[in-house]
Amino acid sequence: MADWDDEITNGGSSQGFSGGFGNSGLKGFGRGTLRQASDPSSGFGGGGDASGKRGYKITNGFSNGRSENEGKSSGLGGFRKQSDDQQNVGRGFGKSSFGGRGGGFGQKLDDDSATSSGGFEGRGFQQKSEGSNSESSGRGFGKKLNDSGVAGSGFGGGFAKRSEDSTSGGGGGFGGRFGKKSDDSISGSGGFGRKSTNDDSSESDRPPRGGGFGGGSKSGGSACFKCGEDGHMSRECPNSEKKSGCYKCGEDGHMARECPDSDKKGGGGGSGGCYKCGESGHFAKECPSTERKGITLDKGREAPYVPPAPTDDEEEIFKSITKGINFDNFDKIPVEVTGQDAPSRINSFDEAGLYDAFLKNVRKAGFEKPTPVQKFSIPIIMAGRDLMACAQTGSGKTAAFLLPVLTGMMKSGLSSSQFSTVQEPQALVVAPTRELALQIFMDARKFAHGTMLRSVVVYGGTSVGYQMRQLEQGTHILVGTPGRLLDVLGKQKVSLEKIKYLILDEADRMLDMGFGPEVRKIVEDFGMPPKNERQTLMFSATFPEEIQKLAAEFLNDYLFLSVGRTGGANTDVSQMICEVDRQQKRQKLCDILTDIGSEKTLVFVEQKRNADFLASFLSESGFPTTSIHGDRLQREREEALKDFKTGRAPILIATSVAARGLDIPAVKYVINYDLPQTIEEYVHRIGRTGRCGNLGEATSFYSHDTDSGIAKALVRVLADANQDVPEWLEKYAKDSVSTAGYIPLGHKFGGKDIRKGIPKSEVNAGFDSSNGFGGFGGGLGSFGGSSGFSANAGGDEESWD
Ligand SMILES: Nc1ncnc2c1ncn2[C@@H]1O[C@H](COP(=O)(O)OP(=O)(O)OP(=O)(O)O)[C@@H](O)[C@H]1O
Repeated sequence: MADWDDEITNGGSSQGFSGGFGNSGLKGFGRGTLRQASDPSSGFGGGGDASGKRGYKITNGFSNGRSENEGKSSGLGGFRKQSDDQQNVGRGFGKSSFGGRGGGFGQKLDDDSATSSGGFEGRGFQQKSEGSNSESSGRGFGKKLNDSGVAGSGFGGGFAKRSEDSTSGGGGGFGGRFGKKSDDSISGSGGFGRKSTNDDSSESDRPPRGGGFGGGSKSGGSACFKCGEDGHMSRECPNSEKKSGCYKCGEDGHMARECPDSDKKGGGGGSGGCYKCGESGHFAKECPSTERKGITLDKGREAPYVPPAPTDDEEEIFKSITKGINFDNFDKIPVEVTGQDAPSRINSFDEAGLYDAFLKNVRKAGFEKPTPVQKFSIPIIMAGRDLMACAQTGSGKTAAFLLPVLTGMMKSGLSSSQFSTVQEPQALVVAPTRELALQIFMDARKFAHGTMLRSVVVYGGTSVGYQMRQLEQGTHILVGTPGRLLDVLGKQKVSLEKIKYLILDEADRMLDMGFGPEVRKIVEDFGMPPKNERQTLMFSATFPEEIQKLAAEFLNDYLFLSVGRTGGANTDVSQMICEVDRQQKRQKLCDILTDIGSEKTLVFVEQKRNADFLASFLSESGFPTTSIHGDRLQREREEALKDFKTGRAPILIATSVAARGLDIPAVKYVINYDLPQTIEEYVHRIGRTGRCGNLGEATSFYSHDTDSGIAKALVRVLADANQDVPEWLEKYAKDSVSTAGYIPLGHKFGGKDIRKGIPKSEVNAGFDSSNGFGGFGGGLGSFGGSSGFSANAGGDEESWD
């Protein structure tokens, strides 16, 4: 079977050929069958006709047929289609060729060769190819023709292909605008991805291209664009109240003319742009960019992304956030360790017993003294104990597990695994998002700089081949996202049999319903030693009680470390909640951004499409903005993050993919344009600012109709972090039912380890209530109960890696 990505060429003119479900010219699903002209037949993918003959009937099956007539316009048979004796007939579920119009999903013909009218309103479920005398482009599932030979509307352009000649604009798209009509022959529609050309002599190695997943036309419309029904114009629409939002994407808050989705959903696909760089204005052969980039139209088939090689520049490697004015206040945060025989904390890196080279690298990174989570975790891990550690965002948890793990690996001796057929890493770090996995890998690389210890990262959205080659070059510590780790493990080039350290970063997220099954598979199905023969370490700023119960299954006689209140917000972030009507959010955001000026600001939204919408709206309004979410290509995600980090785009619109773990220097503000569904997510989001003793500000828009479920938990978090709690929010909280992770009053500080009767091994006496921690122990309750089982509900909500 031919590959879906292959270029399409039309068959010979003297032979009948047909589309099938897919294409013309060749065989296979997705292609038509080339048949002898005398072999009219049918079938799925089959079809054919009699060359040079008119007036015969084809009753094809699920396929195409073609009658040829004097070298021009012929039509196709189609899905139970009967052609008549005119030229220019023939429709198909599949395709047409030679200047005739495209097939249609049940198109009706008439006798006039120059005209046709819509049957089931349509032509070309897939494609139409063009001959020299053709006048229009590919059509779609529900396209209708009018009697002037131009294309009518379409539910979408053709499903599959884009045909091209000198003027035609290209294939259909799966989702062209309903009821829309193209008014000239050059307007293109989208295209699911293929392009057909009558000339196969050039660019035959092109990846699929064409319009977007949603085709559409420029203008016109045979049906009312408001309600989609025929028989009236939009201005007379009796159903106008049905749709208040954008008629292109259905979203509230903007008009169609401002719609950022218009390219995708409404039209103009097929203009294509250069397939190398994705920009319009030139063809690939003239492309000034030598680098071939991924094709965004079809994520399954973009050129595999090979991430840039990590820098070897020492200055770059050791660059990190400069500690802020509240760094020393970390020592005043109460710390508690529960569990049997906890080792004593360290007070300096010198007494930690770190491997020498790592100690030097710690200094190079500018770490003068350990943070509390480091003071306690390092000796616990060095003593070989399992650990569940909870400490506020931005307080140095990554180094808290990396430094002792790397030291343990060095001390027990590294085997040289370069070019071994099967790699046997000693440490495995699993993280929920690609960017976080990459960041942990960069940190491991930083601390191991100058040693033979090799870290490798694997994460989705990148070339598997590239990552396999990285693995082959030697892997002592493997960092990855669950999905890609499973892929790689499935290839049997990595064995987990030698794992000594299993680390789950953002462990509560790794064990919830979203990732739990995958993590369990990694731990249980690939030969990893059982929990009493490995060390298991879990870190997060939040640890809901339900998750602690699940986590216990993976842990062996573990210690529980809490720095500050489990699940509490970083007290270096000042939090403000504004009640904002949903319709006013955009204006409010603009006002805030105007006040902020050029400081780096991270704006969180709940939905991916809203991230794109806001990013383009803000960019057009003069705020340099980029976006990151799960529907962007990995290359785009990394570029967005880079642009944000460097300040090229000081505003980043993000979904939850950026909520956890990301350590971006100098983020001054976080704005929750939409509040999240769980309080844990809120705590992580606002923790992107105020890191490492720096101060930050978080503003959240609260709309009672959508956010009442988080009101109670929000009040608790604000109160615990000594923030002002607005009266209106308290009122709402009293009246609302919490769905966002809240346990009723009565849980005092120290009650966070869910195990009963476990000894308290150490309490940090340095706690000073004058420093903003006065809320602890005050009976405000704790956070832990949670709907943090936040397997995303689907739709446009973010689903992670
Ligand atoms: N001892 C230290 N001295 C100075 N800077 C440090 C120290 N430890 C960590 N940092 C810096 O603090 C920043 C935050 O660290 P890290 O990303 O590990 O926080 P985290 O607790 O894992 O946060 P999150 O909960 O958001 O994942 C990083 O830039 C890191 O380099």
